[in-house]
Amino acid sequence: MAKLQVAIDLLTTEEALALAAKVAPYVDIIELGTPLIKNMGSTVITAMKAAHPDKLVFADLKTADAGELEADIAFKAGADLVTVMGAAGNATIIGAVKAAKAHGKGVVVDTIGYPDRVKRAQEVTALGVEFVELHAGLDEQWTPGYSIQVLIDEAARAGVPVSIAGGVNIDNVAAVIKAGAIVAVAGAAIYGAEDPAAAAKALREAIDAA
Ligand SMILES: O=C(CO)[C@H](O)[C@H](O)COP(=O)(O)O
Repeated sequence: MAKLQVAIDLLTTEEALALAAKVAPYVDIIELGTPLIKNMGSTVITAMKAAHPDKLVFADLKTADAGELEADIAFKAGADLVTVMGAAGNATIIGAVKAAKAHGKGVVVDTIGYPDRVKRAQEVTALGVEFVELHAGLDEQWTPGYSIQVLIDEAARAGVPVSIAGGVNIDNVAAVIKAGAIVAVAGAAIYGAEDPAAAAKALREAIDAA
């Protein structure tokens, strides 16, 4: 069954915990966004895991160097999954995977900004990562002409475990899952909704029905 990941791109631990409490019944993975971790440090990871020990806590570190060291910090704080940039060298990804193995946790590679996301997804899967995030970041989403369809098409031909992030919402989540993504990542569609719990519930139901 495909998973739903809520991306919490809020700025304080208090706000993040409040949102997670509302949406937890409908999500499998709770992502702590990069700005949130930069603002609050690793304490937000510890607080989220303590509040939701039954969920996978995803620390969106977007590590670009010192993979083993940065991953180790997040795993020690309570993360289950951490991100490393696909644009980072293989040595950085291998280092993070080493830390993940030591903790019994996982690494996700974020392909944001990478020219050939599918090729990189295939390469890094061979390095032992959990799955690869086919991702159009917020700046790319705000570029005129952006469509999530490009990620959906990439997922369909990736041939390795992938998630999709970059504007997932109730209108496109079924296509995301039908393309083969094992995880649908939704940020603004949940935290920006008037009723985040209802938004997460609708996404959950659409994923289960896809
Ligand atoms: O990692 C991120 C930005 O770098 C976001 O969390 C990710 O893109 C999901 O958020 P949204 O659904 O709003 O695109």
